[in-house]
Amino acid sequence: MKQYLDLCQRILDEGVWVDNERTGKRCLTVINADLTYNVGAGEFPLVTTRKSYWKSAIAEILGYLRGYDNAADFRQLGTKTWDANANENQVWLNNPYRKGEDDMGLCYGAIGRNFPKPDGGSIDLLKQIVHDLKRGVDNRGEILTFYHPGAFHMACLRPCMYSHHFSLLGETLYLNSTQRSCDVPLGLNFNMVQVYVLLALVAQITGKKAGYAYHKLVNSHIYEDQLAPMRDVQLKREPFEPPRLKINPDIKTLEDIETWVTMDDFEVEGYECHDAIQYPFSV
Ligand SMILES: Nc1nc(=O)c2c([nH]1)NC[C@@H]1CN(c3ccc(C(=O)N[C@@H](CCC(=O)O)C(=O)O)cc3)CN21
Ligand SMILES: O=c1ccn([C@H]2C[C@H](O)[C@@H](COP(=O)(O)O)O2)c(=O)[nH]1
Repeated sequence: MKQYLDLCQRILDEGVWVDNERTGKRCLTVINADLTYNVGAGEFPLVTTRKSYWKSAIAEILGYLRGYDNAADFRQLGTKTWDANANENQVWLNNPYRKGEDDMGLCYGAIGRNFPKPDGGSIDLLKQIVHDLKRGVDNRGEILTFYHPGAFHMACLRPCMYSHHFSLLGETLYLNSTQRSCDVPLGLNFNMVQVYVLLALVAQITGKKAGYAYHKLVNSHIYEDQLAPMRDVQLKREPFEPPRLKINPDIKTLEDIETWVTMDDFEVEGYECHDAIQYPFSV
């Protein structure tokens, strides 16, 4: 939590105003931040200085792992966070590749679970990684990437947290996740939870011990209309002790994740937080 608040404060202190063409808004921006989560010790990075919708965050990452490309599937899992990008951005609504209501196009898991090969066919990156890690193999390239510039014109948005690189040291599993663009008041709240859960879940289904997750942010920003509540409300609050996340131990395989897992398989214990803050969302 301290890492998060320090980054917010750093943006206020050192941030530079940058115009963003896609959203038509200005963002106070810093470049490069590194966050670390001790997943092995159960240090769940849930924001406590406002109410954080952790179920929504976990539903998102679960949808990516399943390869979903449709906001309706995300809603069924428990999050509405893709509704606006799928249905309210005029550039995407005009895109001939959009397959209709709720379609997100070729992004996130739709790429990572079905990565197109130049010589034909595709690769399921996640399946390959899980297969390797389960046998104790780390080929130094166990990378789940959602980044495919050749598909950007067929998606509602480019992936923000676009690469997840797993590593084994003995029986301990590590994760390095990279994010190119970060909406600190809204997106990062979710992304910290997602990096933690991704390492915890993949460790669980491969029979490894979770170690550290390292989360790199390249462009971190606060949109101009989010600045006042961040500066005058959220950063004035004292954080509470972090809560704990419990994951159903019956989740044992990738197939479990793909088929029966729901938000009921996740529980947060001891979550004490300040009141909700509604930050404006830029589509
Ligand atoms: N501008 C922008 N910021 C983002 O963080 C973001 C995007 N766009 N587009 C793609 C996804 C969608 N994500 C989202 C979308 C909405 C919320 C949001 O509205 N959060 C509220 C309420 C959440 C809820 O009720 O479930 C929050 O207070 O956290 C968060 C992340 C993260 N991503
Ligand atoms: O997981 C996510 C997804 C999106 N974001 C934010 C970062 C930016 O504010 C927008 C994406 O806009 P681009 O113009 O494509 O950079 O969404 C996030 O923080 N986390």
